[in-house]
Amino acid sequence: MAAVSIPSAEVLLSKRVQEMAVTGEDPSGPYIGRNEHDDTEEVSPENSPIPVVDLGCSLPQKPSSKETEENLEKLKSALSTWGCFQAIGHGIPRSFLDEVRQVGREFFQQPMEEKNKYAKPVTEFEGYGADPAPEEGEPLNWSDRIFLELVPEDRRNYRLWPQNPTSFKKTLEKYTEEIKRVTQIISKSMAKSLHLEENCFLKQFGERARLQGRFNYYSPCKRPDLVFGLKAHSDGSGYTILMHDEPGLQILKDGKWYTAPKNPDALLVLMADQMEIMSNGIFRSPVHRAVTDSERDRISVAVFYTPEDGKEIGPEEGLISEETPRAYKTVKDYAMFHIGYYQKGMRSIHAVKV
Ligand SMILES: O=C(O)CCC(=O)C(=O)O
Ligand SMILES: [Fe+2]
Repeated sequence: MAAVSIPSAEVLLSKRVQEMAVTGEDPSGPYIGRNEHDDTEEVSPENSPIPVVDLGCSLPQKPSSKETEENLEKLKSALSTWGCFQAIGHGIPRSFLDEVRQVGREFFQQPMEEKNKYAKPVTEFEGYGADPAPEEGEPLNWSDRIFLELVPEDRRNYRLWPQNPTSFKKTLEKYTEEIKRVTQIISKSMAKSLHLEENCFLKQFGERARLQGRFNYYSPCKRPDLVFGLKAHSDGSGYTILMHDEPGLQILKDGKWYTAPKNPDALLVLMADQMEIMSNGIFRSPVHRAVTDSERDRISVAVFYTPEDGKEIGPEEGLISEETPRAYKTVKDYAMFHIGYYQKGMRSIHAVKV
């Protein structure tokens, strides 16, 4: 009897998960990444204790007050325990966040023929499709995504930016401006929360710091117990600003997976490995993953904020002392290094510890 051959990851990745979901295919082969024996506790979004921090208290024009001090303390505590927080008071109206989520949804709702105008080769990163094939044995994600360079503007590849929906380009350009403004507030607030000079992180990120956008589309899956929408990882950026329209993101803390709530007004700010390095390990880069649902689809929009290419970054000098010695080496182009480890299902942060 001929053996049943499982298509290779490359073959599978040339087809979109959304197509498989529409035709009612069960996940198979390399998509099976979840183990039914994994009984790590999952905490539902209704009980989510992910801290909420009001960035409005840290706006540049606001004079320092007791309220600001308390808020900075809250920020530091959130980042050193959870490695993330739900940001409110960021100044982006909910109606505009809805618009960004909506153009993302409308893009994925279009026929394959339209979306494929922005398709990338399997091995590339930028464009519409799936991430490049991981190392053998690593699961594939039950999701499709479109990944686009946003800042510096001269890195934008507009040929890969959807022309439909027609408002996609304008909406994403405006969202990029808003996120750029928010990264200034967050980077300064984080520095102040550690009693450092407020521009120190911005200086490390550099003048040509990067913003990259990733719209993730999670199709429903008949067997959510067998797949991950996005397998467990930490991000290789400095930090990531994320929003979504349904629960599905889970953050690992103290051995439990906490599901982030829907919170349509909030931006979820997740520390990534390079902020863990710059903060000398005070801030945590949390492991997170996305799970799927048997009925519901989901959109998430992640913007990765990353130090400029070729720039050395490392722990802030002001955080190094005899009691708190340097914990990480100086690194350069860490995000690239991180991808290699991600493809093997490993964390790269351990490789840069002193
Ligand atoms: O969909 C999500 O909520 C998670 C996305 C994510 O972790 C990523 O794009 O790196
Ligand atoms: Fe992530």
